[in-house]
Parts: sequence; structure tokens; C-alpha cells
Amino acid sequence: MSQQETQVSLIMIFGATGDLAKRKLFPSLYHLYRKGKLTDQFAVVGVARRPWTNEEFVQHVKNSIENAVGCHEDIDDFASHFYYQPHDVSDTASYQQLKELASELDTKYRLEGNRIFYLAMAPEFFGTIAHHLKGEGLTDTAGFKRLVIEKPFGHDLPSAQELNESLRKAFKEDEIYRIDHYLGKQMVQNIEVIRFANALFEPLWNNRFISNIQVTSSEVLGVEERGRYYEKSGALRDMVQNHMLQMVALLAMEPPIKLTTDEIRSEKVKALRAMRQMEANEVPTYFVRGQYGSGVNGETKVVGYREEPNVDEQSNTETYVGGKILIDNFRWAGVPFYIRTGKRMAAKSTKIVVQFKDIPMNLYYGATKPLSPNLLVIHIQPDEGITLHLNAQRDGSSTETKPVKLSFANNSVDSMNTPEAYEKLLYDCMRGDATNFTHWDEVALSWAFVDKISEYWSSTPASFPNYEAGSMGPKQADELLSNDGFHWWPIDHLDVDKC
Ligand SMILES: NC(=O)C1=CN([C@@H]2O[C@H](COP(=O)(O)OP(=O)(O)OC[C@H]3O[C@@H](n4cnc5c(N)ncnc54)[C@H](OP(=O)(O)O)[C@@H]3O)[C@@H](O)[C@H]2O)C=CC1
Ligand SMILES: O=C1O[C@H](COP(=O)(O)O)[C@@H](O)[C@H](O)[C@H]1O
Repeated sequence: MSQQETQVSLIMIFGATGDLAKRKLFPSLYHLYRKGKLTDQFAVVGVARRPWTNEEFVQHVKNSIENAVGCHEDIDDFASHFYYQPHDVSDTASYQQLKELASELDTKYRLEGNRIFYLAMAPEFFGTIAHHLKGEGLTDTAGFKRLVIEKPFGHDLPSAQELNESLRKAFKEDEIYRIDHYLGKQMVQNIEVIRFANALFEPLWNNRFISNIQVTSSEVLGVEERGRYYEKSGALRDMVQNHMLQMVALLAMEPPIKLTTDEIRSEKVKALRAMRQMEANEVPTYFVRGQYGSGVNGETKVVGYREEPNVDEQSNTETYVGGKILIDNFRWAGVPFYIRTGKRMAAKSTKIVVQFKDIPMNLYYGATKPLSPNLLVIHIQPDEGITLHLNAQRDGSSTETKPVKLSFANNSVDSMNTPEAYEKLLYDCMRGDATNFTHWDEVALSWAFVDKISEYWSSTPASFPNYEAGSMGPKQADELLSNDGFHWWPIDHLDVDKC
């Protein structure tokens, strides 16, 4: 793996007129440019069907950046690197034109034949595009070639395998960058640093000292305009198969022997392999699904999922998943990893709470009043930071304690300095660092785990809706923990900036 600090490459964005390109990709490239991480040796070719001219596309890029970033310094210089080709991705002949354009830009910007193909399109096109890129010779290049693909990577294990095989005909595994945008989040990347750079935590990071780990990713928004996609996906495929299991893998993995892509991925794969597989009849013991009904979002009344656009009025699709994952290895035997994610919940928040075991004896309150457990909270969003919940002496008392919090808040969150997930991931891809992208083995293991749940759920009708919009999900998810003697830590009391 060769990595440079400034980048020289041609970036082809398939789906360049779409939402992802507008909201995430153009602003991220602009940030990289402003930070000097993209030199003048780069060009971007946008591909989509709309019959736009170069000028219209450049204007669209500039508008996207102004809307997203609210800043336009150097924007003309930056946008002058953008080109557009109207092109239906299933049309073979258009790839010849694309190839010619790529060669011209290669020479004009001295790009050394380095090419990144970013597929910001619906997944049914991924195989076709990869096939044509190879067939029409766009991948025959003197420099590197890399394929960046968006989720969803398949719908289940067989479809993911099929997709992978079609991509592998044109690209090697180490040329495929599967995006999981959670892996670009600052505090998700920090999980490894917190664990492996602190003498305080690593010795305690096991079943002798940790009682349970809770990973929450809740959203206030409903399904919005994505009913058509979401009906087939549900929260299990949309969030659990990828983002939630990736966070679990980072929390559970063994320390890698080196911080290289292969070593880190190999430890994550081992953690995913150790997840206890369920038989169909065990699914209800470990997993709970929910679907939001109508309710209140702030002051506004909102409709239930079944009333959303493009959603079946009898829909069986889950908008919430709560689960208990057991990792059957020496480190984690007996420690539940609870996960929950859902739409139309009370707060937008992603947090990890590591709950430590109680000390063997409470000298302070006796048997009547238990000490608060020590918690390590990793705040992923919207606040970024770490809080350690400890017990200290209550003022004026030698026998009473009070909970105190040691907090680090990443206050440098501003639109130019704290890179967004996509910005980091794009930069990593340009540098050839695939650590924060998912390897095929991780994808396959995650699908195998999730498929068991979706097979069971698709064969048993759910009693939906079962949680009110604006709540924290169905009560059955509380029972998952209370059956084990635990409860969900309320995420709104854990905000780092409220400490
Ligand atoms: N939007 C987001 O925030 C996120 C999106 N994703 C994923 O990113 C991908 C893109 O999503 P998004 O941008 O929202 O989708 P959009 O529907 O907004 O955009 C789709 C793009 O594909 C182009 N397109 C469609 N059919 C063809 C065709 N036959 N030939 C050429 N171009 C075509 C469209 O352009 P035109 O109509 O001009 O042809 C448009 O540029 C999806 O896989 C999605 O799951 C993942 C995470 C977040
Ligand atoms: O991948 C997805 O993630 C978003 C949530 O991402 P976040 O960074 O805002 O937490 C989710 O809304 C969407 O349904 C899903 O496809």
C-alpha cells in the first residue's frame, strides 16, 4: 500500500446529479481542496443521464457547495476541475467517450493514470458499470484504479456474493473500497485509539470487568422520501448489517499486532466470526423489531410509518431494531452487547456506553443503596467526546458518594476543521488506505448474521405499529435488558456537553 499526503487522481462519479453527490461528495472534495489535500492535479468527471452541459454541471457543483458549506472561497478554481458526461450507464458506446475524456484529462492535469470510480448510484447498476469499465478499457491504466461503492452491498448474503463476484471480474479485493460512512466518523475511528492507547482501559476491556456494552444509534427523522428503498430494507439491513455491526466489531476485536489495514481487518473479521449465530426459533430471544406509529416530533405531529409516502399501509417493515449480541470468545463470553437503532425516536444520537461491573463490596452505602456503576461513554454524534462516570465523595460526608463525570468534548467541531465522514473516506481512498472501508469477509459475515433474523421476521407477521414516534422504541426492547438485570442508559442524560 503506497500512501501520499497530497493526491493526484481522476475521480469519476457515476450518479453525479444525485443527492449523495450534491450533499456529501462535492462539499467533501471542496474541503480537501481548501485544506491543500487535493493539489491542482485532480479532475472530476460527473456521469448521469441528465443532458447537462459542462457549464450546467459546474454551476450545480458550486450551488451544492454553497448550500452545504456556506462558503465560496476558491470555488471557481476548484470547480474548473469538474467535467460532465451525459451517459446512460448501460450504454456501452458512452464508455468509449468516457475513456477519451479520461485520457485527455490525464494529460491536462498530469494525473499519472490514477483513477477512482465512485459509484453513487443504486446498487443494481454496480455490476454493469464495473463490467463496462473493464470491457471498454477504462481500467487499463498506468496508475492505480479503485472502485468506491455505496451501500447497500446486496440485500442478503447470496445477493451480496453475486454482486461481489461481478465486481471481482474487474477489480481486485484491494481495489474495492466499500463505504460504511460510520467508519469515517471521528469518534468511531477513536474507538481503537481509546482502547489501544490507554493503559487504563485495555486491561479492563474484557468479561472480568465489563458487565455489558450498549450501542445506540437513534434518529428523529422518519423515512422521509425513501419509502420505496426502505420498504425492502428496513432498519436491520439499513443500519444493523453495516454500521451497528461495524461498531460492535471495533469494540470487540483483539488488539491488532500492527495498525495496518490487513491486521485491523483481520481482527474485526475474527470478532464478527465469534458472534453467536442464532437458530430461527431463538431470534425473538435476542432481537426485537419495531415500527413507529404516529406521534409528536418536537411540537409537530407526525404520521406513522404506514402512512408515509411509498409505504404499504400494511407494511411489515421494521423501523427499529433492538438486539443482544453475544461474542463467544475468551474475552467476551457472558458479556452482552446490546444494540438499538431506529427512526422517529426521541433524539438523534449515536453513543456507546461501556458499563463496568460493580465492585465486589460497597463500603459506602451498605446494602441499601447501590453505587452507580462506572460507565465509559463514547459520544459519536451529535456531540463528540468521551465521558467517564465515576463515584466520588459527597461534600461534607465521609460515607456517601456522588456520581461525577470526567469529560473530554471535541469542541473543535466546525464546518472547515472537523472533517466529515465522507471527506475522510475520500481522502483515505485517494491515499490508498482501505482500513476504514469494509472488506468482503466483514460484509459476508454480517449478512450471514443478519439473514437469520430477517428470514425469521419475514416468516412471522409483526404486531405493528408498536412504538410511538418521538419515543425510545418498543417496550420489548427494554425487556431484552431487564431480563438480564440491566437497563438502557438514557442517551439524553449522557451528553458530553451537559456534563
Ligand atoms: N443520499 C444519501 O445520503 C446516501 C446515499 N447512499 C447510496 O448512494 C447511492 C446514490 O444515492 P442518491 O444519490 O441518494 O440517489 P439519487 O437517486 O439521488 O441519485 C441517483 C443518481 O443516479 C443517476 N442515474 C440513475 N440511473 C442512471 C442510469 N441508467 N445511467 C446513468 N445515471 C443514472 C441519476 O442521475 P440522472 O437522473 O441524471 O440519470 C442520479 O445522479 C445509493 O446506492 C444510495 O443507497 C448511501 C448513503 C447515504
Ligand atoms: O446509512 C444510513 O445512515 C443514516 C444515518 O446516518 P447518520 O450519519 O446520520 O447517523 C440513516 O438515516 C439512513 O437511513 C441509512 O441509510
